[in-house]
Amino acid sequence: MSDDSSQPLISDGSKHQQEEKIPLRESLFRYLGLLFICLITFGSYYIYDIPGAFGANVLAPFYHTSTINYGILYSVYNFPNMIIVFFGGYFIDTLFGLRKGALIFCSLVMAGQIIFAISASTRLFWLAVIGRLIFGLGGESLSVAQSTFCASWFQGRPDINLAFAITLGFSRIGSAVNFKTTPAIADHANIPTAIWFGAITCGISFVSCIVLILLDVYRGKKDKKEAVTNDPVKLTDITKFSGSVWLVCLAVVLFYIPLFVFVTNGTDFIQAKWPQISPSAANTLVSIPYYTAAPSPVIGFIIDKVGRNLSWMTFASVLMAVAHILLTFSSLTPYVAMIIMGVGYACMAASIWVTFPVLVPNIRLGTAYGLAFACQNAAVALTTLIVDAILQKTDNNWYYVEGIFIGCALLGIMVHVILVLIDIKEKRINVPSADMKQKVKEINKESKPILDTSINQ
Ligand SMILES: C[C@H](NC(=O)[C@@H](N)CCCCN)C(=O)O
Repeated sequence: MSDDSSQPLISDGSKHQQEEKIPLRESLFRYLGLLFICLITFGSYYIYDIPGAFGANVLAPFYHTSTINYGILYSVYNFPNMIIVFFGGYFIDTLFGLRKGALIFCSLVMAGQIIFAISASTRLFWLAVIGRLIFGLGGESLSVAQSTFCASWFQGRPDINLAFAITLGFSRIGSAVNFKTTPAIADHANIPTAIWFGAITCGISFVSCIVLILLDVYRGKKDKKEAVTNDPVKLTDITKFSGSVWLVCLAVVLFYIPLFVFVTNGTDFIQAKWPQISPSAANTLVSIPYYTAAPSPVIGFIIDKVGRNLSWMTFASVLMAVAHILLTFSSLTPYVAMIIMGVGYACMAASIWVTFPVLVPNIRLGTAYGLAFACQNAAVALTTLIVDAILQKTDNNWYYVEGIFIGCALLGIMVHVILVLIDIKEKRINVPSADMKQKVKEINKESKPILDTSINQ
């Protein structure tokens, strides 16, 4: 084995980037890859909120079912993903490899949406539930594959935060576009056509996935060093993850509860507190954080320059707490709080996901992202149930619910402070970008390579 091969997953091209200028051709190639990395989840982000774009009052009568059953279209996605997404990430690292895994998950997303569309054409609610379930089997794991692709294509480069932020901005454009196009298509044509249109977006993602795989094969040949390791990934490896990995997972949970659960349920809160705001304006208001995620690449670009991801994450948690405190205790227009929340989301999303490649070697990156997404899904699904129960029991007293959101945000700040204290010693994720990149190289050098290239293919 040559000395050279002892640099798993770190490409020659990226080895000396700190000292050398990256050739334009190389950057163009990475950004071409990034375009397809973005596109693979465009469909899944677009279709996720198709039921939400119609709302229970439209979709339930369409399927001749109750508004309570409507919620099943979301829970069959979220609940299985408390576990499935973890195995999705683990299988990426072990059984499937990144490329095959992405293709399988993309196929599940498309198949699920086609079944959902058939259910709309036949008005069979049980078929809609099956479609959403199959979508869920692939949807979250596809996001794990996307993060893993992004980490491996941009690792060691000075623009990794930007790359992650671009994928998020692009995906969230998918979510936002759905809220506009789905009702518009249904108005001009009908509900099944709007849902079939979702299947087309998944088709675009599927084709993009194939193109990405071809590009990744080319990149593999070019970089020559792909996940070559004699250090097999085991399920029990998660017990060896450092405390910081678990704390970052906790930070994910504590940030995304007051975000995702609020966005899904917040319309009623806005209307209860500001009755003068119309239902459609309230809908737009709560989805402001998703719109503000679109310019998150600008924040990613800045983080690339200054580094110190942990400080950005802490700042984002503070903004989340401020936003919910304003929503709850002030009569200031809710637009201010929602924009603050959106800026917080853009900062968090551009900084937190990039910390995993610094804390976990590449060969376990899928498992780590899977773990984080599984914790996030479990927390969001359980909190949604708790919120529903509290609202029912207290006759829609939103103060209790907001108490949960504020509590999560404040705990999130504490977790970040603990991470900062740990990092003063470890110097991994609250350091300038160049030092962070050096840490990524070091953590990957620790893996011992052999000539088995089956994993990650
Ligand atoms: C980047 C982050 N991703 C997630 O939270 C994933 N769980 C995928 C969510 C897909 C939408 N249902 C994000 O979107 O902020």
